[in-house]
Formats: sequence, structure tokens, C-alpha cells
Amino acid sequence: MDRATNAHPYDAVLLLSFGGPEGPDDVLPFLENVTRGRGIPKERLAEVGAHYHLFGGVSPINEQNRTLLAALRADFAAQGLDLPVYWGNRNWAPYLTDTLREMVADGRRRILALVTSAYASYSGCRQYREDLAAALATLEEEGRELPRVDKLRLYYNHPGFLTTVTEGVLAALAELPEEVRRGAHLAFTTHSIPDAAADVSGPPPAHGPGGAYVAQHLDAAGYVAGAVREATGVDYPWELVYQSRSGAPHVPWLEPDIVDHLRGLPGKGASAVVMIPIGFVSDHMEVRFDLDTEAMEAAKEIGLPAVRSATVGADPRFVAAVRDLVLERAATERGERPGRAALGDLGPSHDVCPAGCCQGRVAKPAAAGADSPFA
Ligand SMILES: CC1=C(CCC(=O)O)c2cc3nc(cc4[nH]c(cc5[nH]c(cc1n2)c(C)c5CCC(=O)O)c(CCC(=O)O)c4C)C(CCC(=O)O)=C3C
Ligand SMILES: [Fe+2]
Repeated sequence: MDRATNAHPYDAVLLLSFGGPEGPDDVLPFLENVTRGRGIPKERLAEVGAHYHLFGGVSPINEQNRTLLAALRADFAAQGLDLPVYWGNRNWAPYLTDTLREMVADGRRRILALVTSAYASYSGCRQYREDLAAALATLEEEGRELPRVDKLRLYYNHPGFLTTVTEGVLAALAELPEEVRRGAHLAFTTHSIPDAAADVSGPPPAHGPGGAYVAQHLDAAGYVAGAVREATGVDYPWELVYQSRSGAPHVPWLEPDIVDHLRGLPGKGASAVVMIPIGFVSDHMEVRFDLDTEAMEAAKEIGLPAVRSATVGADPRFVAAVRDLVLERAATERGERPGRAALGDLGPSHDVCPAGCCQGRVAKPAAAGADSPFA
């Protein structure tokens, strides 16, 4: 069997995501799931609930994941890669624990997880590993045979991710009226997180101001800005900005906020802006509300022409990147030394998170890492 179809030792892939409400009655219980024990103010919850209700109480994220799931299955099948793909979430059905139980019942013993977050952070990496540990602990209590679960390396700098983002920026630039295009600025945007969480993101050697979270986003954004310059011959000014802040107002989170950034752009000579949601994998609520609704509204008020570039979603190049990462990891687990594709300056991420990687405020068991209590 050649490397292009050999997933051994893995017998299944798990798409592991955030989950979202599917109707108005789901919104409150969903938000309670998300924020349990996280100290989010009540007013913030009411505000976020209202965003979901603007969309009929339906988060776009589940549909995005169904589309990605179908695309992965179709791609694997077309490539002759015989590897089932399952889907489970942290905060809404299909819940991770139920999916994992089903996988075990189907005889899956060696599982490779793809999480819908591309960068290092507690929320985007370690918390998913804690979710896996909690689900495994439940199955253990139920007396089931435990599968081994590994996690794909971070993919923010995989060519299939960054090339797709770059193409999206070029397409968005083309949407701008010609007379303002040349003076456009690029606003790369991602989820704000508490400064304290950013500082301990990534493995301990990367800890420090901003941590791996900020460093990885800067690396990705810098790469894309350079690729856009190469493709257009225009050196568009760019910045990394943040959105979707929550938490208590006195706790410092990563800044500047995108809306504040937009307000300052005309003073910096920008004639337009391209908002690039480089921190997000699909058009979920953070993109559809915080960018397409709120930030667009702000841009209109300011009189700044604005466009938003695409997320990778289920783009065939991203789907192929996932396949490449699965086959790469499988080869590594077999003791081979496969190529590890990466763009930018930071190089490919580790396969196995070391102890202390993206540590949370409270120590909890995390699976799929060097400090996993499970085999
Ligand atoms: C880094 C990061 C990502 C990106 C990586 C990734 O993609 O995973 C992300 C994604 C997402 N966040 C999402 C939704 C929410 N996040 C919240 C709260 C929080 N997010 C945080 C961080 C992140 N979040 C943090 C530090 C908090 C504070 C509470 C805590 O410390 O845990 C809250 C509570 C209300 C609020 O405060 O906003 C909600 C509803 C959805 C679903 C969207 C949909 O429904 O379409 C998605 C994809
Ligand atoms: Fe979030």
C-alpha cells in the first residue's frame, strides 16, 4: 500500500468541533454549556444570545461541519482512502461522548482527531483535549474498551490552509471598486482571548507575551500579506486585530478590537479594508455576526468600503490538506519520516502536545498529549 492511501495504524477520523444551537429553544442551554464555570457576565450572555436569535436561533456552525464532513468523506473515497469520518462537538449534539461511544461500538480502536481550530490556545486546542479526556473517562466508567485518540498537528500554516486564505483575499480585493482598491488595508482578524491565556499558549518554550497564539497568527498573516504582494505587485498595509471579546471588562484581552481598528483606518490613509478572518476555519457565528453584521455596519458608518474574504470552510484545497495531514501522521506513527508541509517561518507544529501546552486556569486531565492519563 502506498502512502497516498495508507492510514494505518488509524481506523477512523474524528471531526471535533464547537457545536451550536439548531433553533431558538437551544440558544440558552447552548450558552450555558459554553460558559459553565467560565465567569462570563450575564449581560454578555444576553447580548450573545440576541446574536443567535437574529439568525433564528440557528448557528451556522453545524451546517458548516456537515458540509465539511461530507466533503472529507467524498475526498477520502475518491482517493481510495478507506477511513470512516465521524463528527462530535464540545457544546451541542452530536456530543463528543456520544460519538466516541458510537465509534467504540463500531470497533474503532485508533482515532485521529481534527479539531475545527487551526491555532494553539486553550479554547482551540487544549480544551478539546480535555473534552476528549472527559469523554474517555465516561466510557471507562461505562466499562468500555478505550480507543486511543491522537490529535492532528495544528494546521494554520499548512499550504492547503494558507494558499486557500490567500486566494480568498485576492478574490475579495477584486470585489472592491477599482478606485479604492489600491489604497486598501488588510485587517487580519481572529478571536480575542485573555492576555493571560495568550501568554501561556503553545508549548512552555513559546510562553511569554502573546505566546504561540499571537506568534502563529502573525506568521500566517505575514505569509498571506507577502503572497498577496507577490500576486498583485501592491504592498497592502496589514495588521492583526481581534474580535468577539467576552469576559469581564477589567480583564485584559488581546487588542485592538476590529471595530476600533476600522475607525482608525481613514486616519491612516486607508481607502478601503479587506477583513480576513484568518483565525477561523468556517463561516460560523463569529464571522457571520461579528464581522459580516457588526463590523460591516461600523465600516458603513465610517464610510469605509469593506469586504470580507472567505474562510477555508470545505474548500477542496483545505479538504486535501486534511487528507495530507492524516496520511503524514499515519506515516509518522508507522515510524516513517514523511514530509511535513508548512509555509511561513515557524515550521510545522509538534504532533504531540507536551506537558504544559496551552495550559488552562485549572489543571484538568487532557488526552492526546504527552501528559494524557490514557494510553
Ligand atoms: C480562541 C477561540 C475560538 C477560535 C478557535 C475555534 O474556532 O475554536 C473560539 C471559537 C468559537 N467560539 C464560539 C462561541 C462562543 N465562544 C464563547 C466564549 C469564548 N470563546 C473564546 C475563545 C475562542 N472561541 C473564549 C476565551 C471565550 C470566553 C469564555 C471561555 O473562556 O471559554 C461564547 C460565550 C459567549 C461569549 O462570551 O461570547 C460563545 C457562544 C463558536 C461557535 C460559533 C457559532 O455558534 O457559530 C466558535 C467556533
Ligand atoms: Fe468562542
